Amino acid sequence: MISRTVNPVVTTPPKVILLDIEGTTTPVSFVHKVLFPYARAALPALTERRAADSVVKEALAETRRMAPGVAPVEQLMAWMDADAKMAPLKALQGLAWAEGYADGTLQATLFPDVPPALRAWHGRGLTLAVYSSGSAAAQKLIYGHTTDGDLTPLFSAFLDLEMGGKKEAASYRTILATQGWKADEVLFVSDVVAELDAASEAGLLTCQMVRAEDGTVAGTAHPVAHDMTDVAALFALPAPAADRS
Ligand SMILES: CSCCC(=O)C(=O)COP(=O)(O)O
Ligand SMILES: [Mg+2]
Repeated sequence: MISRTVNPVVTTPPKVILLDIEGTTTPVSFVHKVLFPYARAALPALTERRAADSVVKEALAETRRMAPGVAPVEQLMAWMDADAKMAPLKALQGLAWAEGYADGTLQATLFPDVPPALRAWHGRGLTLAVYSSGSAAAQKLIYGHTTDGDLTPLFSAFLDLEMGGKKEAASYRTILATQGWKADEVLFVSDVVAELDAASEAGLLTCQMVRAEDGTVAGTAHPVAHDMTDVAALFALPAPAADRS
């Protein structure tokens, strides 16, 4: 284990920890090498087999509206190639992953420091929430099927692109308004600087997660953490190890 000294940036801890998923709580490789290829392989057959499903119908209709004149499945594949965070794609990926988790093909890998931190912070009365481009349904699947068991009861909210894009300050204002949170009591943790810039513009506290495994490049505008123990030290939160039983 690497020993580091991390200097606090606040003395009053935030009341809400809002967490990105990819690159923050799960390795980028899990999303890009496991989840995305699974969805890519499953989507053509799934959209035919479940054509009467309301989520499929709505997602295909929205895809047609967004890309008129292109076959929807072709458009979905193009969005996947570009890693475009488009709501209809995210809804369909969520359906595909639900099948994979249900039959045991998929299990979610979190960074090992994440479950103890979530448990410690939840146990000390902090509000935990997710904000990811993945659909809320897909977020619940990830946290419901981790190698550490079902962690969904630790979270109060699963927020997705219905709040708006993660690089827009307005999305964070919408989150504050819908959840009834005060901006300066919320800490947003993400690996993507543009997301943190937007959250900071809306008044949230921010922390960049820089994971060595993901090759994340540290920016200069936000406090940097390498794991959840660093986040705890920076923001005066309970140390994960102290609450481990
Ligand atoms: C929640 S499911 C997998 C994540 C995903 O689909 C994605 O696009 C990653 O988005 P994030 O906002 O968590 O970086
Ligand atoms: Mg991320």
